[in-house]
Amino acid sequence: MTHVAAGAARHGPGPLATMGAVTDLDDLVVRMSGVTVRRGRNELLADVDWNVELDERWVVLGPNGAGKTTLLRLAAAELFPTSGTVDLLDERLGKVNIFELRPRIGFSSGAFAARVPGDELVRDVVVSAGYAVVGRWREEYDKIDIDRAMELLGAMGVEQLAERTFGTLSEGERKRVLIARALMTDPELLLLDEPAAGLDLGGREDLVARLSALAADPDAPAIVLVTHHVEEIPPGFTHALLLREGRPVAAGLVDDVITAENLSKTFDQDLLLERSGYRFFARRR
Ligand SMILES: Nc1ncnc2c1ncn2[C@@H]1O[C@H](COP(=O)(O)OP(=O)(O)OP(=O)(O)O)[C@@H](O)[C@H]1O
Repeated sequence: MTHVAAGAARHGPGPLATMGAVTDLDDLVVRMSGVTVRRGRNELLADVDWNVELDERWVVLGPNGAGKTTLLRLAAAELFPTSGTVDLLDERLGKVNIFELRPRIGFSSGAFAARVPGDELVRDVVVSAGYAVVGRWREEYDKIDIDRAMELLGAMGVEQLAERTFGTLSEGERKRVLIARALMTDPELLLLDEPAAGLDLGGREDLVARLSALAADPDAPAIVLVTHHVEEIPPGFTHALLLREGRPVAAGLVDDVITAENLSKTFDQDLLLERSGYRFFARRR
């Protein structure tokens, strides 16, 4: 195992855990080797090698169309690579029953949010993850599951919304409810696709703080967070992968990877990077 201290100390220098450095194969939650995803003549991902260990919290950054969602959908067992291999939780994609694998992975995405019926009770949106469904199919859930759903809604600061319908929530409230749902099955891997998209400044800051607290929890699963913005990197996230046109620009510890030079390459802009405490801010030079 790569030993990285919990919480804010995760940003400090530590052993490299990916891309050619020391890894303990037993602790690998995601292992991608030579992964290419092709659609027609388009290479959505090209020859990607990427490992995630169980105590790591990754942020994946890149411009629109860089392949971030494609990468996350592979990690969620929603897509298969055109070539290369993807191992998730010790199972090889293509050789495992994905319906057994998926409950072990929590995935929150805008695409999923769009599928939740607007008249579904918030509590049911969360609790139904344990039954791998969405849409009210079962009026009676077990008390232990409802208690857990309420606890997770509480951890995301939205327990007071439990009896509201999903369709009446604001964007920020929906995002938090869907993160609670993604955690409902006690997953070994948590995938968050742009959880701060569409949030106002207060909503974003609140979410960043909650994700930072989750990152510091030693019982939390491995986390992969996709974002466009360095401002949204929660303190405590340990690793970063920068993607551009389907290819990694850099991957490794946050402090090594989040640099003005790497970001300028990734976003094809001359960028200035500032740091305040454990937060990052970027703008054009
Ligand atoms: N089925 C498809 N056929 C052809 N091209 C596709 C297909 N699906 C996705 N693409 C293209 O693949 C590229 C990568 O898409 P992806 O959604 O992974 O990018 P992204 O980094 O998540 O982008 P964004 O930040 O805009 O959400 C995009 O250029 C997209 O248009």
